[in-house]
Amino acid sequence: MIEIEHLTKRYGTTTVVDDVSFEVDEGSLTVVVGTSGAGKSTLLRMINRLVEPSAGRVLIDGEDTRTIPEEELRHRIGYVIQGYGLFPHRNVAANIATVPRLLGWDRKKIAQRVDELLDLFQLDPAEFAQKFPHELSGGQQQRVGVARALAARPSLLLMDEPFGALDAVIRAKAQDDLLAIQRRLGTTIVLVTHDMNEAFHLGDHIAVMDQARLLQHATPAELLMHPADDFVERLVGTAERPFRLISLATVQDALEAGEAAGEPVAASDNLHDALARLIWTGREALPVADAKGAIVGRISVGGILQHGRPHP
Ligand SMILES: Nc1ncnc2c1ncn2[C@@H]1O[C@H](COP(=O)(O)OP(=O)(O)OP(=O)(O)O)[C@@H](O)[C@H]1O
Repeated sequence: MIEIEHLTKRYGTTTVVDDVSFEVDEGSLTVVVGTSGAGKSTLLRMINRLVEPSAGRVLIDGEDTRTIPEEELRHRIGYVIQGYGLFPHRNVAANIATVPRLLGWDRKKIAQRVDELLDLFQLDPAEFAQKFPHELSGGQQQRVGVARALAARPSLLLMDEPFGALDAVIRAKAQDDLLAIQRRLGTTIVLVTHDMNEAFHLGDHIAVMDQARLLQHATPAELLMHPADDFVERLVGTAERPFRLISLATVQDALEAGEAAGEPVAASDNLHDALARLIWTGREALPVADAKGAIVGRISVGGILQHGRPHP
């Protein structure tokens, strides 16, 4: 668990992060959102002490980061930035191997780990290991950046606008890949973005910052139902609320008994995608299939609408 306690950063008389506290559960993903200049990046960099806090502290599994030597801290905390920061004169394998090498892993173990990560990120080792960053697409560079940050199995991964440079299609794929990898590896992640869609798609918790202060730290559903103030409400997007709410629930959550005609939707799909299918096919209801393809019931427009408004 990561405990952020009263973190504060001042530059001269200006406070850019003001008394921010929240906790990040093991294996969860917290998204920090807010307007430009709110202090998101500074907050993130205080977690791995790239920026030294003026006050407050960070505990990782109960251990105060000030008691951990900086070098060790950087090895234990992966860090991914926009632009990925890959070393241009090192090939993909050498880039991914950076921290394991610094930690003195033997060559065989490093080679195994590099291949394992390339596989995980769907980059064929035979094709990609020897390539240099300039020979990769933006999406491929992004994956190598994340693979490098995960190489030494860090207990925490910090990501600052990691998908900022990607176009919309690649970005959506990169977000889904990150969620899949996080589920598989159980990595604890803190990610900074100014994209609310990204925040709602990825976050188990969302921390909203404005003008150096943390306005609200809550689950996506809490943020939608009970925004702490007008600023949070506007940021969440009043008109978007029902659509964001139904994106958070799955077809399984609104499953009804009975039959329907048409192509089945998957029980694991979110209700937003299911509603889109219903509208597109002009149907009131569609059958629902489980992971094995067996029909388990149906989903209806009326059933979905129940999930798009506050519960009494
Ligand atoms: N080294 C520094 N010296 C002085 N001021 C700084 C320094 N680093 C950041 N700031 C100021 O702190 C404030 C917060 O910056 P920060 O980069 O943390 O914001 P942000 O929320 O990440 O913004 P963005 O979304 O635009 O990246 C800004 O006003 C910035 O100018």
